[in-house]
Amino acid sequence: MKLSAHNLNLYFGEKKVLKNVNIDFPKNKVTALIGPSGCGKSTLLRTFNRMHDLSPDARIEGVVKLDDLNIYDNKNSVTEIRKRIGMVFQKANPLPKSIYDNLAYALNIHNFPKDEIPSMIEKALKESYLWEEVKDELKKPAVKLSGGQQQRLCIARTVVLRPEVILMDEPCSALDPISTNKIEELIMTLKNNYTIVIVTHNMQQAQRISDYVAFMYLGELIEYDTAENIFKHPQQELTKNYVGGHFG
Ligand SMILES: Nc1ncnc2c1ncn2[C@@H]1O[C@H](COP(=O)(O)OP(=O)(O)OP(=O)(O)O)[C@@H](O)[C@H]1O
Repeated sequence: MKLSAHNLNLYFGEKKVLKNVNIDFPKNKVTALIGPSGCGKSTLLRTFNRMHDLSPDARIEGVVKLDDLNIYDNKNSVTEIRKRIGMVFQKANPLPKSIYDNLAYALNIHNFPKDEIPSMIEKALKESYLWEEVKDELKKPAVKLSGGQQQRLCIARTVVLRPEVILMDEPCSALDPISTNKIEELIMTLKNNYTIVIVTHNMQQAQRISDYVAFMYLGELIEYDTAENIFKHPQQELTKNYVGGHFG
C-alpha cells in the first residue's frame, strides 16, 4: 500500500463532507474514485496533497499517510509532499511560458542540478507521449498547444519531478475522444512507475483504465474493490444502482 486514509473526516465549516473514510491505495495501480456529483471525490483526492491547506474553513480529522509518512504532520514540508504526490487537474493549467520552461520551472523550484534539467525534461516529455509532437518547438508558448497536448504537458510537469503518486481530478473531462484516448493509454503505462488515483465521472473510462474502484456516496466510502467486482459483481445495492446508471 502506498497511500492511505484512516478514520478520515473532513469538514468545511459546519458541513461534514467526508465521513469516516478508510482506504488504502495499492502501489503501481490505478484506482478510480467514482460517485455522484458532490459525494466528495475531489475533496478526498485533494486531501492527499494537502490542497485543503488553502481553504481556511476546512478541518481534517484522522490519519493520512504516504508509506509511513504522516502527510498532516506539521514537521513535514507541504512542498516536499507535493513533490512526492503530484496532481493533474480537470482543466490543463500550463504556465504562460514556453513548453520547455513549464517543466524547467518546476525543476528549478526544487533545486535539481542545472546540467541534469535538459535530459530530465526530454525524459518526462517522452514518458508523457508528447516528445515527438513538440521536440522541434520547445520554445513555443505552451498555451499554443491543443487542449490534449496541454494536458499531456501538465502530466509531464508532474512526472518530471519523479513523484511517487499522481492524483488526477477528471483529467479528460475537457477533452475530445481522441485526446482522451491518448491520456488513457498514457495512464496505463504511467502506472508501471507511479501509483495513480483518478476521479472520473466516466464509467467506461473507469472500466478501461482502473485496477481498483472506490464508490462514494454522500461523503462515505460505500464500496471499494477491484474494477471487475465493482462493475460486474457489486456487493452493495447503492453501487449496483450507480454503476447500472440508475442515478448520478
Ligand atoms: N472549498 C469548499 N468549501 C465549502 N464546501 C465545499 C468546498 N469544496 C467542496 N465543497 C462541498 O463539498 C462537497 C463535496 O464536493 P466535491 O467537489 O468533493 O464532490 P465531487 O464528488 O468531487 O463532485 P463533482 O463530481 O461534482 O466534482 C460538496 O457539497 C461541495 O459543495
